[in-house]
Amino acid sequence: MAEKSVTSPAAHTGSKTKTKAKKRYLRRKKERRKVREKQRPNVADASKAHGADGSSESDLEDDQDVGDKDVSAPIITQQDVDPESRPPKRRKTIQVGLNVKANQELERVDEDIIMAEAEEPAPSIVHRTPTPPLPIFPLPALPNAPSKSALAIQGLDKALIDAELVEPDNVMPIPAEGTDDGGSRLSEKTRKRLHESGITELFAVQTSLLPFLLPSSNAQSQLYLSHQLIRDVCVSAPTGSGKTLAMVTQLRALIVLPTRDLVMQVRETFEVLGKGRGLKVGTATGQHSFSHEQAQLVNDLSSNLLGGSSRVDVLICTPGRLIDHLNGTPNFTLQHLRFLVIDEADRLLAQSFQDWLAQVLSATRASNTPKDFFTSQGSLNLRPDIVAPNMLPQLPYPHIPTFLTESPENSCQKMLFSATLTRDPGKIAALQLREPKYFVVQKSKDTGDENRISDVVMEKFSMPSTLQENMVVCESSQKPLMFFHLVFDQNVTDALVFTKSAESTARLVRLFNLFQKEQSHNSDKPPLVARAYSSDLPVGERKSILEQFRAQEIHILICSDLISRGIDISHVSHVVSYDAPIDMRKYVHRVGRTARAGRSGCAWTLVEEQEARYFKNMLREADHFEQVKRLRVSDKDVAALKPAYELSLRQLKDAYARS
Ligand SMILES: Nc1ncnc2c1ncn2[C@@H]1O[C@H](COP(=O)(O)OP(=O)(O)OP(=O)(O)O)[C@@H](O)[C@H]1O
Repeated sequence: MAEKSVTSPAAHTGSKTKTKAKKRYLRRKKERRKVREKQRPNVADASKAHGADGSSESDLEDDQDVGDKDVSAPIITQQDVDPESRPPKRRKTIQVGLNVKANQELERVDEDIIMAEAEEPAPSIVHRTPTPPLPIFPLPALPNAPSKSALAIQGLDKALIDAELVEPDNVMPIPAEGTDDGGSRLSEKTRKRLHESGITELFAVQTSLLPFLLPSSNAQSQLYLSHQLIRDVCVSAPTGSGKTLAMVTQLRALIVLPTRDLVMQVRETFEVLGKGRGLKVGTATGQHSFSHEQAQLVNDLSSNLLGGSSRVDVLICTPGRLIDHLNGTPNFTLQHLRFLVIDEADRLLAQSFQDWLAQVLSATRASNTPKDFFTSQGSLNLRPDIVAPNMLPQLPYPHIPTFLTESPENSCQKMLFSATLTRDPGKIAALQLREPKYFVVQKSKDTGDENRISDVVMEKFSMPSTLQENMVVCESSQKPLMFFHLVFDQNVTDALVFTKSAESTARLVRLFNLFQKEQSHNSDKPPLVARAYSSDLPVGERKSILEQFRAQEIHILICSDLISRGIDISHVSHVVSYDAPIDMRKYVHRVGRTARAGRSGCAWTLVEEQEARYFKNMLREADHFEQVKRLRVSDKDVAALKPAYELSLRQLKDAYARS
């Protein structure tokens, strides 16, 4: 049997069949061992020969053939300490299943190993360093996605991240005249005027902004702050929070607003507060003829004066008309501008109007065209005393002996206001703001400041706390009926009702009047007055309608989005979005026409069934879904109004068919 012919090399080496060469070899080996033993001084020396830790490559080989080691020296190996770490013995592994021939081969290999070992000095103490465990790397895994708010502030303008966050209830009493200004920096005259108008405390936006804008000493109230950096200002505060009063102007101011109605409203505020201060306030909206406005704005239309010749200290205007005057009115100049105020800034910056902003900014800077300094006849064309200091270095007088020649800075301070201030970096960059300081009036949540800023950036707008919001989802054919239900069953009057266009405004007013006539048979209440207000009406008529509404002679003003921004009518107790707004900004401005200056107010949005998903998503994205109450109006609720409604609908159809 093959197994019988297999013998272990150990047995083989001890058998009588040893070859002569082998015997010779073993004899020599014995002799060498004896010589070595004599030479080996002691164990410690041997240890030294193998380094401090006692390990060497030969150690490993020794381990593999312990049986051949000199037993006279004490041998301590790592395996002795930890037998489990001992590598398998090569010899045993090789033995298994080998035939004789293989054995002979193996024997030769063995002998080679033994001879090699014989030449190596045998270590007596072996310290084996355990192989350090391989480092364990974590399994690959997707990193946690950054939060929405963390993403929102990525790459944001540092000025916005550093915004001053103002609590909406941070109010401050306005001290009466004759006392200290209480830190408000308001003059005695202004405090008196404010008290006379019933304003006895400053709202949050005013409490923060006024001390920032108003000089603390007379030294700072000079017209041109040549060497002092003026920081621009961006204000984001809810609707009706008093941003207009925070726009205190001194010296020369230009206030740009998106509509004529807002221009008129701001003018009224200036007239009330500026009374007795000698400030001349002008407006330019296109409401009057161009030549009429020119005569109001400048003293001299015939000559061309580099310093300009203004008749007003403050100009309140729409951007289109402003550009008309910049291009077409001689001596109309913005070089002396100290304040540039852009109200409803997000809307104005979104409109190009002949690139109005670039033209306005360039008009506040020095001209680079020296030819402007000369008349067409070649004579010098300026009165240097009235040229703005920042324009002086451009003059062909290199040696004007004045400190103003020390490269004065442009002293125009820009101020942006809106309840929905733009976060579009491209638009902000176009304004070339100088170290802008942001003020953000927003209710704090428990989540910390970073989240408040990201809320602003993510257009999660802050609403007046006194506003109650509702939505009614209905079929589109039932929408007028739902509106009548609000007015006649829920007493929604003193209301602004927003539709999507001038045309639907006119149509709804007609239907309302027809319905009310039919309904009056069933009611003894005095009729409500409803009127339409849209860009379809002439300016004069619009003005008169707004006055009647302010005087509460009109109870329901059905309007387009023309007056969805900025208009301040204190008694508006309801806002109805008859057509749902298409974006959150529009929603914020519409509902903000009520619940102003701390008063309570109610907003209603009628949402057609097919729009409901979009509208709800819009609210959800702005984190505002929970604040809007969903109301159900059943057939039973409107049953009493239905006959009059159906009749008035038929009448309207006939009326349109006839016209
Ligand atoms: N400190 C105050 N105390 C009492 N009423 C104030 C105060 N400041 C402003 N108001 C009144 O609050 C109302 C709203 O102010 P304002 O029109 O300035 O709001 P706004 O922030 O500009 O709103 P919007 O974003 O809608 O234009 C105005 O009628 C104004 O007279």
